[in-house]
Amino acid sequence: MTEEKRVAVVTGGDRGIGRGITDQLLKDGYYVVIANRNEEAGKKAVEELNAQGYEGKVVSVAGDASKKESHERFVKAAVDNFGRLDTYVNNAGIAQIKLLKDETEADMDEIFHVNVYSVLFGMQAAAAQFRKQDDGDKIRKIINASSIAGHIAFDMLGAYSASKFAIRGLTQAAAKELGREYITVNAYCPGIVGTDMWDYIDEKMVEAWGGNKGDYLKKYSGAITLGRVETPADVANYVSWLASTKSDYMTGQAVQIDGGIQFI
Ligand SMILES: NC(=O)C1=CN([C@@H]2O[C@H](COP(=O)(O)OP(=O)(O)OC[C@H]3O[C@@H](n4cnc5c(N)ncnc54)[C@H](O)[C@@H]3O)[C@@H](O)[C@H]2O)C=CC1
Ligand SMILES: CC(=O)C(C)=O
Repeated sequence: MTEEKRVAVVTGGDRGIGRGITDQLLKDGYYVVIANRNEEAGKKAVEELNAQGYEGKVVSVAGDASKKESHERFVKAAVDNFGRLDTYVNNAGIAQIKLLKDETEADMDEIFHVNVYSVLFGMQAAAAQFRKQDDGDKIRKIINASSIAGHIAFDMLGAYSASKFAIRGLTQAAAKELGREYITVNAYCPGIVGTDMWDYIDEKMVEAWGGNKGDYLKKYSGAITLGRVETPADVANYVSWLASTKSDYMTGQAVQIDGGIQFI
């Protein structure tokens, strides 16, 4: 029996959680487009993956995910290289470490453009492609990055938390709008994941509150029931399920995959 070809776009798929998702989807048999604002990092990730035996199954495309036209190019890269699109992972995001009293209009514009508008534009571009494909009742998937901070806000991460609450709202509304078109929309909500993003958060918290490098990662990860910092692979294992047919009957959900930090 021939395996059906499945193609995914992963924004920010070159590093951190996105890279974990890229690696896992390739292992699952997906063809993957790494879509990222940093062209060199995208190319380097593809070279590494080619060396691991994935040549011809992974490409990169550069673009700023906060712009609508970038997502149209990300989708085009999937279709031009691999012929179709099955799964769109809106993973790219940034953090901002500031008290709300210090947030500027420019800060809010930046974080909402990168973390929220990007997800809306990604969903629009993916759904437009899904409509062009003759897929019958096959379920196509949109998967968005929220956070545990999208369920309960963190201080110093107020704007970031608001942006991740917004992802839950967009995910629910899109699930309702797209369900009858055989498109599911879900979100993943990681906890404290050891990536460049947490290095940045820790560094900025040290600047604001004092202490030494690593102190705040240690403090926040102290709340993890399973007793260790989350890895990109922990998140990717869940996204792998969301991207598989096993999750076909789930839509509109934003599940916390956090090692047991928040029990809501
Ligand atoms: N690290 C953590 O503890 C958690 C992370 N998350 C979310 O998971 C996602 C991935 O986070 P990490 O891997 O930790 O971050 P990271 O900083 O390691 O990687 C972020 C990726 O997004 C890309 N990116 C950022 N802005 C972009 C833009 N405008 N256009 C295109 N690409 C852009 C970066 O180049 C990079 O590839 C983010 O949405 C983040 O908010 C959620 C919960 C916890
Ligand atoms: C970065 C982030 O979402 C958390 C909760 O650490």
